[in-house]
Amino acid sequence: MTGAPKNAFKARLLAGETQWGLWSSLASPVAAEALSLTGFDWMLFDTEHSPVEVAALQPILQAAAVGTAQAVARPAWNDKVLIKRLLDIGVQTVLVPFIQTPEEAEAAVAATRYPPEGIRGVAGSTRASRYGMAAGYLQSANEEICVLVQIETGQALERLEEIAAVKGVDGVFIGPSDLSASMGYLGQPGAEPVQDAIRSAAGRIAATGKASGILATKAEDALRYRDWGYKFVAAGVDTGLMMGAARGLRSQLGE
Ligand SMILES: O=C(O)C(=O)C[C@H](O)[C@@H](O)CO
Repeated sequence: MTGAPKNAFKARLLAGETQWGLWSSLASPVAAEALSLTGFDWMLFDTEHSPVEVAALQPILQAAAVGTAQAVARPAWNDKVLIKRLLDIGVQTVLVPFIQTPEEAEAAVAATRYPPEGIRGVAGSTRASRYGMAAGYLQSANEEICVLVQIETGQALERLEEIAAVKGVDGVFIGPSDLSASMGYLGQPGAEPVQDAIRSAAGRIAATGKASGILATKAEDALRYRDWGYKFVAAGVDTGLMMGAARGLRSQLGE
């Protein structure tokens, strides 16, 4: 085994392919394993708004490795320690929340790179290096890392081009829930001004040469975002899918 594992999500992103994703908040190895088999290109494992810490994420990643979906993980914050710990358990693609400035994007990238490109701490035997079995991992790790930065406020949108231009940023992801809250439409990501901003962001991100991503909660929204140019679209959230199915079943049963 030589070098860092190839990051298929990053390769497809750089090739300009559209990739369908699934957002996972269930924090469960069983759910991760099962959902990874359903044909999605990527799955986002959330540690910002899910009750899961790094130790519990590793078995989730191991379970998800059986399927087609490439793992993406969101640290709870743009924090170099949290990012380092995700990378050590084998995450190669990070979605970093709440990036407001190019400087914050630079810090996120630096946290993912070994020196001299960045400040990632070096560990000998981790899941990332196949427990030391991947010869040359340290030398090749940086190039297989994919950094997605999340823009989720009006303030960040104003600086979108500067943030996207940061070296090492591979994709820019719009967070519709927080963006709508920041624009004065809390709980209304479908509000017209929010949708207008989301639509124009797709074109602005494309013009920078970086890939754009977004989260939808139903197929209709996911397809519209794809048509607007978004390249990595999470089409739903596992908790929402489960609750929707359970509530639908219960309502069919009547009183
Ligand atoms: O702003 C957003 O949208 C997000 O960041 C996603 C949210 O955290 C949430 O909807 C995930 O379940």
